[in-house]
Amino acid sequence: MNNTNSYALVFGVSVFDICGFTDNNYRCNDSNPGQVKTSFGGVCRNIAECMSRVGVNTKFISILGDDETGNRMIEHSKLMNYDMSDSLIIEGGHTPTYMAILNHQGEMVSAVVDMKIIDKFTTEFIDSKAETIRNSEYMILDSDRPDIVEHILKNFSGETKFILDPVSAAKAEGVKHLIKYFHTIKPNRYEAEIMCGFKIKNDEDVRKAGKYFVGLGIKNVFITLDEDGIYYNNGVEEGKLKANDVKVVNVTGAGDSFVAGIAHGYMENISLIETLKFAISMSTITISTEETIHPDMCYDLVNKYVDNIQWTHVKYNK
Ligand SMILES: Nc1ncnc2c1ncn2[C@@H]1O[C@H](COP(=O)(O)OP(=O)(O)OP(=O)(O)O)[C@@H](O)[C@H]1O
Ligand SMILES: O=c1[nH]cc([C@@H]2O[C@H](CO)[C@@H](O)[C@H]2O)c(=O)[nH]1
Repeated sequence: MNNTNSYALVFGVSVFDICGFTDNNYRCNDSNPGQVKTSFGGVCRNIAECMSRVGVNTKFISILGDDETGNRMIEHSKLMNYDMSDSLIIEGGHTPTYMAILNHQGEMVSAVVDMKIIDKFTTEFIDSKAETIRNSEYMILDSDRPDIVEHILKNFSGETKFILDPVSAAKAEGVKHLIKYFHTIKPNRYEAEIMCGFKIKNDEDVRKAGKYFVGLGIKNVFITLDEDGIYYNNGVEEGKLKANDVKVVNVTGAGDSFVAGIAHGYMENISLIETLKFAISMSTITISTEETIHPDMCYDLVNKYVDNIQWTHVKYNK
């Protein structure tokens, strides 16, 4: 890192993922032959682990039960070198679980998430972490607890730069009135629709959404577009960038690793396009494996992908 003391902070949930991969054509209302894999997940935990794996000095404030899964996650964070020491451990609490079914193309067909424990986050807890928040270069948030997000944004505005991963369209609804406080947002197409209030069906719509978000004062807008890559707009540079010939095994975690790549680019002060190539490469690596995070994810592997990928870049500005 440029400055070994500077860090990026992630705040949000840690989840135990159970992913079922169907062998062949998925049939609903039936038991599908396939494989079941477990891994540590959670949008924010995934972001924190991926950031640390590519060398970002990372702190992660999360919430866990004092159950076996929670303890294993804390131990794992030490191995992966991100700092969870500010996290809230709930006595008798149940660490969140996510159960997803993926079709033979690696696309999620349905999922259930059990994360009742997040009700235990309080504004008092947040205030007790004020120094950690104030001293961060960036703070990455999801939208699981809109009331807590609002408290953080309004009380620490101007003291760090906020990055939003909305997690899902349903959850994006709860934070859409707050997006002007963010330095960066990373919605997918459906989350962006909720936050801008109109349908995004084509490139013209995505550009209209980008313009709308930039008009609110958001510095960097990144809209993820699945196999079409990413739309970006920072008010000066605008375009679409995508990786070609991507192998898809499991899309779980694609957006999370993208955010980690963005945080890496920001912390290293690299250009917007280099940052995006790094971030998309991280997504490309993520979706090439069954696990939520590729077991070999690291800085050198990402750079190999950056160099070897065939990129398609459409620039809208001159
Ligand atoms: N089917 C795919 N083919 C090629 N690249 C993909 C595919 N799915 C995702 N990606 C890559 O991963 C990035 C993020 O994926 P996606 O658009 O699914 O984000 P997301 O919906 O925010 O992710 P998540 O489901 O993890 O929240 C995309 O911008 C793209 O670069
Ligand atoms: O509501 C949620 N659903 C799913 C997840 C997590 O998303 C990850 C993939 O992006 C996956 O690891 C799951 O735990 C979450 O954190 N919150």
